[in-house]
Amino acid sequence: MKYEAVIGLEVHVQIKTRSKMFTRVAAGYGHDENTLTDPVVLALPGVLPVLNKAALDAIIKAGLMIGCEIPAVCKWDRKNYFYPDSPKNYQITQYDQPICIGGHVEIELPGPSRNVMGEHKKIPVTRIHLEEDVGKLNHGAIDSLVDYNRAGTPLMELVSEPAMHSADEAYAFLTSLRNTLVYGGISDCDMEKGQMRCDANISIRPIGEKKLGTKVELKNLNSISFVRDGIEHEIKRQIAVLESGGTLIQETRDYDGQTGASQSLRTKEMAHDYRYFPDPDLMPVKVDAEWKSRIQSGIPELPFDKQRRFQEQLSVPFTITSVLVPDRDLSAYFEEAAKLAGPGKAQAVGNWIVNDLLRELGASKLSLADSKVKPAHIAALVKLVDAGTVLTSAAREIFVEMFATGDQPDGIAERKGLKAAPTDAGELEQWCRDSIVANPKALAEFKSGKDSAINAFKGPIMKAAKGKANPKAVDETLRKLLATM
Ligand SMILES: Nc1ncnc2c1ncn2[C@@H]1O[C@H](COP(=O)(O)OP(=O)(O)OP(=O)(O)O)[C@@H](O)[C@H]1O
Ligand SMILES: [Mg+2]
Ligand SMILES: [Mg+2]
Repeated sequence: MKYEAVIGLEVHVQIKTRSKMFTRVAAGYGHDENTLTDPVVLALPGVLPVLNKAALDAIIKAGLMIGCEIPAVCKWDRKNYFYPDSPKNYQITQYDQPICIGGHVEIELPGPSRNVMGEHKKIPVTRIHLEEDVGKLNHGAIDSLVDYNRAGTPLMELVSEPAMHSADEAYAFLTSLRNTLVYGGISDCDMEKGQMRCDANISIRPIGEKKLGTKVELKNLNSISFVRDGIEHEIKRQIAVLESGGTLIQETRDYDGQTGASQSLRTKEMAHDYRYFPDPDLMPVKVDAEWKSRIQSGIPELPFDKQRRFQEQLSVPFTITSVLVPDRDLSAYFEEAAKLAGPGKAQAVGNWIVNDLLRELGASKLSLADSKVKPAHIAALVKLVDAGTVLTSAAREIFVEMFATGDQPDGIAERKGLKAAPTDAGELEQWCRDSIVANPKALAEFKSGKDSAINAFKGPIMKAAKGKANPKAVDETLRKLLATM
């Protein structure tokens, strides 16, 4: 039998705020254990939670970026469970009235090759709500120590519809969501630091079947690649169970990204009863039109919209946009350089950034902000090449020097003798004439309308000029002569 996989994701993302969700103590990563705590985080008797408005702003922003509806009122609930990572014995979350409903994440599937853009799809989102993160248990040989630094950090949970059908789609979903949230400044989404975490719900059903199959929830998928591997592994496991005549049970499984194996953590019968109820210490929150429009006005262009604009309006190919666009700062750098370079030069600018600038930054382990090469340098270099003042090969050398010194390209070209020699017009005309006469075939082709035949004359001219002739002057002189022949 042929099966179809059905996948829904639950994604937890830490919101980048200065303080925690319900108290003013700082939120942060990498501090000494239990230094980011206070009576509220530790749930000492008599404390009351106070909402962090910046966290609400961030979630509303995330929701508006992916087209969610923001209901007029959302409320807070207690999810009760007993575990040492939560000193209160409950987590404050949103149960039946979350802050965002609906929306979708646009995804891009892998193309037929790396140079070709793949299919785009919109994956529907069920909801986004806000809750507080829990502490962390550090397991030693004989005991476990608890660190409450993470406890109380604002955490968004985005739940997707069961609408993905392959591990690739889930991978694309997480990549796109991460790019979007980073663009919005909502989170850095660093999975290694636990800023983004994902549970994957997976079921299979015979192709054509409408009813959903029994779902298995995979936990502890701590990189986007592990999510993809884990889902692939789980789909195969489920098919094998059914093919061998077994039945699937609803359970939570733990996937080990290192070994590629999974094991059952708990089944449905053992599922927690969280006894949700409205938190009596927190009022529901009204989100009015003014609040929404204030957030709406600060929303950046989405990554895929930016990519389409670069491709369609600036004629920059996918191979370049796919490198630029995931990085908001790099995209802004590119746009500034393209603007300075003038119309029609965006592709050349993109090439310098994606090939030369990124190579030099990588080799020197510098960040874009540290680069001595600014957008104006790139634009100036593109103009020099375009005017024929320097040849492309010389421009590469200039770039490396520019990166090391931050000097302007024109000065470097001058200093290093890299400018195309100002050729004597009479001499150039003679070389052009010689080259045309030596290649009657190309001449005939050119005259019959094949414009590109002109290129056949250029090699010998450059050779005669020892590579230093101005390509623009060569082209112009050739055309002038050819017009008379
Ligand atoms: N049969 C199914 N096959 C695959 N995915 C499913 C199926 N049924 C539901 N899902 C997905 O499972 C997820 C359920 O997440 P949700 O947070 O609503 O509930 P939960 O996992 O029971 O709760 P908790 O937050 O406590 O883990 C959603 O992403 C949904 O799309
Ligand atoms: Mg959930
Ligand atoms: Mg779940």
